[in-house]
Amino acid sequence: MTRLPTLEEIRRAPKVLLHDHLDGGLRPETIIDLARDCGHTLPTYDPGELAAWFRDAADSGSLERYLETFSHTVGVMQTREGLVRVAAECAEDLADDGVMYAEVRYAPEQHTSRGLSLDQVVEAVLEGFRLGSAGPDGKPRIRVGTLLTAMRHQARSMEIAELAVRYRDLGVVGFDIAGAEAGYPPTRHLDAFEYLQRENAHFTIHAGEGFGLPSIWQAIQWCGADRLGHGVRIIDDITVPENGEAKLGRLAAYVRDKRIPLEMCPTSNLQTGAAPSIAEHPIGLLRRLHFRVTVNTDNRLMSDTSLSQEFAKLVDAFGYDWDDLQWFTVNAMKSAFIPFDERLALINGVIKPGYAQMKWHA
Ligand SMILES: O=c1[nH]cnc2c1ncn2[C@H]1C[C@H](O)[C@@H](CO)O1
Ligand SMILES: [Zn+2]
Repeated sequence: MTRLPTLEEIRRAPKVLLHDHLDGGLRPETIIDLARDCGHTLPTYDPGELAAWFRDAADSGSLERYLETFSHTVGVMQTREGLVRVAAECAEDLADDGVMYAEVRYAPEQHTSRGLSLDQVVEAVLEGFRLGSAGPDGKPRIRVGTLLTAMRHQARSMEIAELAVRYRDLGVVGFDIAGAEAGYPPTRHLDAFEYLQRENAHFTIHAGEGFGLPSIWQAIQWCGADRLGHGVRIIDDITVPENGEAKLGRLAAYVRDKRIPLEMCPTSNLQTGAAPSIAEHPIGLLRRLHFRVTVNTDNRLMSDTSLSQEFAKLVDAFGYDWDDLQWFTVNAMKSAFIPFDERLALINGVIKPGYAQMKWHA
């Protein structure tokens, strides 16, 4: 039997990350530094204890309670210097984990409480990604695209959609909505999605995480989402008889037939109660049924994780080998919001040779 990939090996393999929140991935030391600078009060000022506090507080079984922890990260991301630093460290941390392409998202409207304009927020984050992506020789170690998120309980989605279009040639590659899902259907923001479609712009929608099929259906059939953030609850439209073939309802069949990418975030789903365990996570069935599944981190700080660790947990639970990990990675690259020729060049020039090397050494 061939040996399964180890965490160390997975770290060295080229990876693609489509769903990672900037305000969910800060280094604990940075939160403490920035909190001291701006007078924000934290639950503790010890980096180890703070890391544990985020993990435990986010481990609540409810999306709403999970989201409360962001007050401490968003709270210290209100100045240009703070945003540049957080974005630069994010790019460094992802590159250190072997991520070669990432789309990192955040909500600009949450970073204006100390007087920054939306444009200033976007420019600071772009500058941070530029600085953090460069290796010691000045050549980029990672490519980072930005997704601008609008908060679904607020009413600023049109403004944020316009901001995404304004910065589309400067590093912003798409748009998203996030926040509590129950009670805030994506159709609340239909005007923003219709505007983005008229502008030929890309967007993903958090759907099917804290709420079920109606949210996924609206995101795709009313709003025209290119991808689904999480989408785990699509499982509610699939029945698997004891000894028979899985049967897909019309929505699940549509998602699979149209190759709609699912941005799955296993550990985050355990924390918010969207899945009971990694072994029982719908990703196992969805991968078997050839949905376009991708693997993501969501919030590295709150979930105490990295993309390599998410892969390692899946290897452990489902016995995935290098072919499976390459399949997830190619799926993610195919689903990225950058131009087709650039995606293809990365698949053929980086991902396939990278995994061939990993398999050779296995
Ligand atoms: O998994 C999530 N579901 C819904 N909203 C989320 C999730 N993770 C983070 N967010 C929210 C909290 C952040 O402040 C916001 C922008 O990144 O997005
Ligand atoms: Zn998310």
